[in-house]
Amino acid sequence: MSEVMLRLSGLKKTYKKGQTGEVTVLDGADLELARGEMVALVAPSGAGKSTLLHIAGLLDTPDAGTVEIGGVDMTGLSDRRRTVARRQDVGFIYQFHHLLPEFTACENVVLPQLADGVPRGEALTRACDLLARVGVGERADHRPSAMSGGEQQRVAFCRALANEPRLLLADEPTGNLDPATSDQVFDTLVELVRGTGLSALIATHNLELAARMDRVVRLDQGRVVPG
Ligand SMILES: Nc1ncnc2c1ncn2[C@@H]1O[C@H](COP(=O)(O)OP(=O)(O)OP(=O)(O)O)[C@@H](O)[C@H]1O
Repeated sequence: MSEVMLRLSGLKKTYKKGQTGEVTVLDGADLELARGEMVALVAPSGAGKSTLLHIAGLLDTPDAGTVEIGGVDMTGLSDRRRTVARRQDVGFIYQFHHLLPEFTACENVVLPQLADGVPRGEALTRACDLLARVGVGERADHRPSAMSGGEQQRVAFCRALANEPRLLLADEPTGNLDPATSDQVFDTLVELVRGTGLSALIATHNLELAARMDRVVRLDQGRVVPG
């Protein structure tokens, strides 16, 4: 049997709405991702994709249920250990790049590695290699504001992969780009993930892009169901 890289079991999450109301977004959500598997998460706006990704990426905690990454239950970890696990095991990509504006593309990819204790020379080599792989090697010394939206997002992919995570989570990773650029940048993401053997869960509204994944799942009334 293939190794399970991410296992979400019985996740529940309810938010308060206003003074008295509440909205249940996840209601017993289960999902398993095998090593190297790429899965698309498709659901209408407001169905809870971001909530599921944030919980899987240890950015938020569920009201009930567990998150296992690489066979380790992350649910009961202290804040400090969760932060370390998040930095080492999970790469997260948002719809908007969220690069640090005052740093160059290269520095944006180097910084998370330094935070993880990687020596500067090694971090630089890895950053250059990643940037070249996604086709922005020539732009390494530019700040994000001097790059196109597609280039910025490619740099964000490199930053997410900088610490060699085991799991990649992406929330509408090309949702901010025009359709032609979105296609190209999505191709780059797929190549990058396939080349590293990562497991990836990618939320997208785009059914054509979703069809390129190994599997599609949907969120339906707080549960994960086949797409
Ligand atoms: N911190 C919060 N407090 C209260 N309600 C929240 C909070 N975060 C999300 N919600 C609500 O939970 C529901 C699911 O939100 P979520 O962002 O997970 O959906 P989504 O599927 O990612 O939507 P989109 O595609 O528009 O980003 C929405 O109704 C949202 O208003």
